[in-house]
Parts: sequence; structure tokens; C-alpha cells
Amino acid sequence: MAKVYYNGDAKESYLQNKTVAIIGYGSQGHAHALNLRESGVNVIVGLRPGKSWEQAEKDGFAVRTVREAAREADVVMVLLPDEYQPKVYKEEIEPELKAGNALVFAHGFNIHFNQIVPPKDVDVFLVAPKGPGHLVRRTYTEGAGVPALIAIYQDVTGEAKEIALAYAKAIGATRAGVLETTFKEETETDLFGEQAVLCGGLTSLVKAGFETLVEAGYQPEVAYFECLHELKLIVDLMYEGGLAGMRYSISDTAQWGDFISGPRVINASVKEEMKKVLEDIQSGTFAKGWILENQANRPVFNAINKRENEHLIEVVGRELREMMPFVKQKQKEAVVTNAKN
Ligand SMILES: NC(=O)C1=CN([C@@H]2O[C@H](COP(=O)(O)OP(=O)(O)OC[C@H]3O[C@@H](n4cnc5c(N)ncnc54)[C@H](OP(=O)(O)O)[C@@H]3O)[C@@H](O)[C@H]2O)C=CC1
Ligand SMILES: CC[C@](O)(C(C)=O)C(=O)O
Ligand SMILES: [Mg+2]
Ligand SMILES: [Mg+2]
Repeated sequence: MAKVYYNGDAKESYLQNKTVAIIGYGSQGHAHALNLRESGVNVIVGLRPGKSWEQAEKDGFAVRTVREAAREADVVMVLLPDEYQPKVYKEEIEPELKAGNALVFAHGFNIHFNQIVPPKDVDVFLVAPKGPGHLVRRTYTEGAGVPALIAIYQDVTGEAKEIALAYAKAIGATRAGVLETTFKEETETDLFGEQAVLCGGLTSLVKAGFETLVEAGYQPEVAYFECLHELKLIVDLMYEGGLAGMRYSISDTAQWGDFISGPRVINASVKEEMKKVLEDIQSGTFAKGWILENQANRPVFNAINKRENEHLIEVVGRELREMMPFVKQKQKEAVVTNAKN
């Protein structure tokens, strides 16, 4: 079994007398900044003028330009979208890094794929929560946490791992469990997970199920409840008790259908395709495509995003969720500080 770090394995003192600059105040940024502050850490936020700047100030933070924040900080956590990090890093962070500072990431993409090459005299590590930023915040306020991975790329102070663990503790991750990994393993598994299972695999599975029912003449609202809304309730049971915990709650008929039809849908050819997705990640093919897509101003991303937002499942879902204030409320919470367009 891998070593898992919990609260008792991390010492807050490694962040005492240090200023942490959170660069970006989006999904992860707002969660890290608020959790760190409530854990007693001295936090400043680095941004460009705009929506996030206003929100961070409203939340009571000292907000600076990215360059000023990097200058003032001992620990610089880069929580900008991956695709904007290299330019902002080169122009505003790198010139301000001092020997012995820590340069930190929540995902290894830019270091692993050589889009950011840090100076040799700073610690470089990652603290990568295994969950969406809004849940990093919400679980922290509930006294719980989201697990995280740490990885050390450069350790010039000899304290990089202790600082990483202290940081992970301050955002609530050691309440759930923290594993040590490498930038390579974090980057490749994170990209694979989001593409094949958590985001890409799941949205495609949900849409395929919804479309199958609607094309067979069933009501879209029934298909929505069946294939999307109920998914959360089922996944909550898996989160709490694994596959068996979920199967304990469902009917025997459902469990028999799970055993017999599940492998027909997610069959060997799906796994073959997953292996190809993983190979594209490992070889850098996916990263190159994403970097070029951004250089071209995202023509494919924007076209697909528009088409996805117009899908019948989204149209029906928006209407149904209007009638569920308890669901809508959570949604509102989630978009408050999310700067994504
Ligand atoms: N989303 C998640 O839950 C997870 C993300 N990660 C990683 O965390 C990092 C951050 O991702 P995420 O939280 O999704 O990012 P977001 O897209 O939510 O970040 C948006 C923030 O970045 C700011 N920003 C964007 N461009 C600039 C710029 N040029 N200068 C200054 N500020 C800028 C935005 O400010 P403005 O309002 O001005 O646009 C906003 O505050 C990434 O490395 C990601 O891979 C890791 C685990 C999970
Ligand atoms: C699953 C998507 C994710 O990797 C995450 C929330 O962990 C991301 O990059 O947003
Ligand atoms: Mg992830
Ligand atoms: Mg990710």
C-alpha cells in the first residue's frame, strides 16, 4: 500500500511566517485562498483587474497584480488556467522569483510538457486536489476535505515536501488523504481521468443513454431524470461505499442488469480506445493539440462548446432544474466566483 499522509503527518509551522500568493481566483484559486486563510496562513491574491479581482477584494483579500504578488510572496501558487500559465509565468512571475522561494502548481501540465522551465534556485512542487475547486471549498467548510497529490520537482531548501504537506493540510486535503507522486504520474493520470472517465467518458455515456431513450420515443424529461439527475444519487452511494455500497441500495433487478448489461456497453473496444487516449497523453500528442488549439484562438473548442450547450439534454435540464430550488442553489454557489466563460 502507498503511504497516505493525514493531518498528523503535516506541520502547519512550515507555512508560518511565509506569505503565500494565490495567482488566480477561479475554481481552485478562491478555494485555496479562503481555506489557507481560515487555516491561519498569510495569503495575498495575484490577478489582473476584472471580475475575479473584485470578488477577491469582496472576500477580504489584499489583491495585487500578478507581478506584485509574486514579488511579495515566499510561496507562489499558480492557479491560472493551464493554457495561460506559460505567458503569465514568463512575463510576471519569473522576473520576481527569488532564491529559496517555492513555485507551486495544482496540476503538472506545464512543467511536465516543458511549457514552463523554472529557475534552478527555487523549490518547485505541486499540491493537486483530486476534485473540483468549488468542492475543495465546500468540503473544507463542512469540516471535511478533498484528497490531493503532492510531487516534488525541485527541492533547493530541503523543505519542499514539508511545505507541500503543510499547504495540503491548510486546504483541508490531509483530512481526506494525501499521496506523494511525480509530476509525470499526476499529469498523465489526471488528464486520463478527466478525458476517459470523469468528464469525457461520463458526458458521452450520459448523452448516449439520453439519446437512445429519446430516439426510441420516450419523453426527454424522463430520459433526463433517468440518465443525468439520478446519476448524482448513484455516484454519492459509490463515493460513500464503493461499488458494493451502491449495489446495496439498488434493487436486485438493477444489480443483475448492472452485471449483465454494463460490460456490453463499456466493452473491450471501449477499453482499447481508452488505451489509445492514454497513449496520446503519454506521447504528448494531446498536449500539443491543446497548445496549438489555444494558439489558434480555440476554433474547435468554441464550436463544440456551443453545440454541447444546445443539446436537448441541456435544454430540458435547464427547465427541470428551475423547478428544483435546492439544486439551483448549489449551482449558484458554484458559479459565484467561477471566471470561466
Ligand atoms: N478546476 C479544478 O477544479 C481543478 C483545476 N486544477 C488545476 O488548477 C489550475 C487552475 O485551474 P482552474 O481553477 O480551473 O482555473 P480557472 O479557469 O477557474 O481560473 C480562472 C482564474 O484565472 C484568472 N486569470 C485568467 N487569466 C489571467 C491572466 N492572464 N492574468 C491574471 N489572472 C488570470 C481569472 O481571472 P479573471 O476573472 O480576470 O479572468 C480567474 O480568477 C490549473 O492548473 C488546473 O489544471 C487542478 C485540480 C482541479
Ligand atoms: C476532473 C477534472 C479536473 O482534473 C479536476 C476537477 O480534478 C480538472 O482539471 O478540472
Ligand atoms: Mg483532476
Ligand atoms: Mg485536470
